Amino acid sequence: MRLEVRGAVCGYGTKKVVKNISLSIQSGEILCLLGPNGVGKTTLFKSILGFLKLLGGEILLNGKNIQNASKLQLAKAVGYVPQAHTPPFPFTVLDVVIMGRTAHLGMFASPSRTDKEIAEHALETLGISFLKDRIYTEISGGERQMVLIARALTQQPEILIMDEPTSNLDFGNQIRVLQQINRLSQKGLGVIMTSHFPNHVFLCSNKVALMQQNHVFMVGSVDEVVTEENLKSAYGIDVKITSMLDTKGNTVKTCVPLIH
Ligand SMILES: Nc1ncnc2c1ncn2[C@@H]1O[C@H](COP(=O)(O)OP(=O)(O)OP(=O)(O)O)[C@@H](O)[C@H]1O
Repeated sequence: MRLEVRGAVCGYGTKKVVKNISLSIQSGEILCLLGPNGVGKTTLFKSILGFLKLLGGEILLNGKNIQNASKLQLAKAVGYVPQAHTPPFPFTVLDVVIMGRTAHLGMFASPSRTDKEIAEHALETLGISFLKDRIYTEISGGERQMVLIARALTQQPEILIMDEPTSNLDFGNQIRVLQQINRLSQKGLGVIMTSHFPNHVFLCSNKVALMQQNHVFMVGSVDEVVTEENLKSAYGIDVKITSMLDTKGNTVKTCVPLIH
């Protein structure tokens, strides 16, 4: 599966929030979208998901314009993991995960045994089967984030869009979620995610897109895009990028913000 955004202009009504966005992602790739608050990352996601009508350009799935796809077809191909939230009703974790099957159910149909098995398999894949009978409103923010990823996996999408999948997570859970994202991409899933931490790009991305004010947009490899100069331009702070060897002798890059 290949998702391609060509010259997209996205926004609300006549208000253009982002302009001339072009990027592509295919199965097994992880693209991380970086950029300061309010620059338009979520707006771009809403457009890719078909929630917002494009103001210009086009978005193609396997070469076909998504504007010609039904919401159902789009939901089957592209999954979405929103930021963790607390729903008003105390569903069990398994019920929340089964909700990911909605796109596959007929109107008024109840989830089948197969839908339940798919949901249980998603919980297993993420190593959180032990949460299955817990009440979603009573688990931690990190656990909720994992449950939302499981819910998106039951949709069996080929591309997964994740809006700040590590927000609200502690240091350890952030890295565990990134590890899961790496594993999912190794199994063939294409992932587009946002993060507010450039270091996350070094841990789990093949490609990076950097959105800046005044419609400046760049996309490329991690080394091309995540540079001291580009981070200073995007976030307005001085940053040093250094390299070190991990325990296996692999080079790992890290980005350190400087305070004057
Ligand atoms: N429903 C809406 N109607 C009009 N303008 C909106 C709407 N939602 C967001 N915006 C505006 O669009 C711009 C981009 O917002 P968006 O949420 O896409 O940014 P973001 O990069 O995801 O930010 P953050 O990193 O803070 O989550 C902002 O100026 C915001 O005020």
